[in-house]
Amino acid sequence: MWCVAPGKRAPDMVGRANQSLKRGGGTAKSRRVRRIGLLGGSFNPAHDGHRHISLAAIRRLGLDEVWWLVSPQNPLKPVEGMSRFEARFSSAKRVARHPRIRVTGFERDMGLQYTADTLEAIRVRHPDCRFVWLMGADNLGGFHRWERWERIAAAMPIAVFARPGYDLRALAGVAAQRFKHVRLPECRSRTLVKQKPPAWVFLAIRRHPESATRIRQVRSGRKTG
Ligand SMILES: Nc1ncnc2c1ncn2[C@@H]1O[C@H](COP(=O)(O)OP(=O)(O)OP(=O)(O)O)[C@@H](O)[C@H]1O
Ligand SMILES: O=C(O)c1ccc[n+]([C@@H]2O[C@H](COP(=O)([O-])O)[C@@H](O)[C@H]2O)c1
Repeated sequence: MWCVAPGKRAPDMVGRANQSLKRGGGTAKSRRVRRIGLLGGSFNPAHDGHRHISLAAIRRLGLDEVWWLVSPQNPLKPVEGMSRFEARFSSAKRVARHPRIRVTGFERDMGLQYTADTLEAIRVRHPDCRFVWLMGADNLGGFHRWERWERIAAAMPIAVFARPGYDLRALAGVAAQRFKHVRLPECRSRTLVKQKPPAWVFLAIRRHPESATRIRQVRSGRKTG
């Protein structure tokens, strides 16, 4: 598994993927495909809401691991107010604290910014894994503004997590409507990882109120107050 620390260049990813394919001793047939959830985020900073949806994803989707992809810069968010990558990466490492959550700088190390490109690169480098894209309901609401969003939906199944204040609008939004015919009922969420994309599920998990915006507001209030 790659997990590149900030400041270091990514090692030869294909070589690594090949190495991990060789590990374990079993025959290619006997090795089980790993099921991985990908949580892309600004993590400006990371917080317990990220951890909450990651653990829910492991449990509800039957995943082996969740990989946090710390974004160098969300193309739709202003650069102003975005902390340095290293600070956001460190906050993610501090918050993750779980053996099945990995924090990665994949996009920064590969020089990628758009999710469509990231998913393509990850799938090429990890042919031994099945992936699910994870996101909160707020991101589903604006998903149709992402670069090549329909390609993203065609690349891997998507799990959307309930978030206070966003669910109804997201489910009535452009992306949810465009793909309503391939929405799985929640009771089939464990089969999502095996579905041929496009396929998605909305998970009405216990809603977690935390947001990075709130944390930044509290911090800036402390500085000025
Ligand atoms: N409390 C939460 N409940 C559900 N999903 C969440 C929650 N917090 C973050 N997410 C999801 O995690 C991913 C990364 O989120 P991000 O790092 O942007 O945090 P954020 O709290 O949404 O940040 P900001 O307030 O700066 O927009 C996104 O898909 C987002 O929807
Ligand atoms: O590719 C895009 O056009 C795009 C537009 C908006 C957001 N994203 C990705 O969505 C993920 C969540 O972003 P954020 O800032 O809400 O945490 C993160 O991986 C971003 O790179 C991607």
